[in-house]
Amino acid sequence: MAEIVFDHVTKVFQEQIALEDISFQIEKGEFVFVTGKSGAGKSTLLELLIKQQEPTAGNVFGFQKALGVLKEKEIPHYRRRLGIMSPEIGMLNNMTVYENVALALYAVEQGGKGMKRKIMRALGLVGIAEKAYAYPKELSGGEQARMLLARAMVVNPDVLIADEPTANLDPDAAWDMMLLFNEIHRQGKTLIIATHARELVTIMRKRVITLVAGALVADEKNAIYNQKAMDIFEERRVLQERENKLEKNINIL
Ligand SMILES: Nc1ncnc2c1ncn2[C@@H]1O[C@H](COP(=O)(O)OP(=O)(O)OP(=O)(O)O)[C@@H](O)[C@H]1O
Repeated sequence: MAEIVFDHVTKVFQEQIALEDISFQIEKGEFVFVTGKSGAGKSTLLELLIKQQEPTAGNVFGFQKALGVLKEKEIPHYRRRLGIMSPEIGMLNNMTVYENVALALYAVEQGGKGMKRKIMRALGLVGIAEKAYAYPKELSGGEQARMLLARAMVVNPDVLIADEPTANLDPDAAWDMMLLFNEIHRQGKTLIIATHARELVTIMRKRVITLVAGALVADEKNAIYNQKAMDIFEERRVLQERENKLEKNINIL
């Protein structure tokens, strides 16, 4: 079985369909972009993967286990295998870079012995070891993003998950971030990156999963950014199809 599996996953918030009948598999060591315009369902997909949300229907599997049946005490062990880079896990401005990265180790109870080595290795990986004792506001935007990446990588995860990692970066810093992702990929990690940075996705030629209004409309290898995701007609088509299906179901009832 693949490392990550979404099997007919649907997520509905109140009346809002965030994801509809999504199925895909990600093998160990793959580099995958998840694209789609704002509201397409990218963050929801990542939240289901880290078990921050539960699917309304279908199953998500991580490392060959159905997340739906993980016991409460098994969840930290599962999450320990994921490195999460998300703007929602903000940085603490009154702590140094070193301390901010240390928080990720404390969160998975890996504080203590060997901690300094792990932190300096993660900061070295992203190229900001010399900033270890600086405060976030003394860093450039690109360096702050690298600090968030170091925090995701310090736990030595099997899978790196990033939600819009280049959102606030200038083009040079965004490109540097992609090169770092490539390096992490070269080290054998699995990467799942949600983004709407179309130029970067196009240059990287990785696997691209495209969401439109919560539907998976394309899943391509060595792909460029799929223009479909930005296409209003494609969105109308998905919504129309959904409406037709709904009407059919109502008629059956
Ligand atoms: N906690 C929630 N409660 C209610 N609705 C939600 C919630 N989370 C997401 N949604 C809705 O689900 C849909 C998908 O949202 P999601 O955040 O996954 O999209 P996205 O592709 O990540 O967008 P963005 O690029 O803007 O982050 C949207 O219509 C959103 O309003």
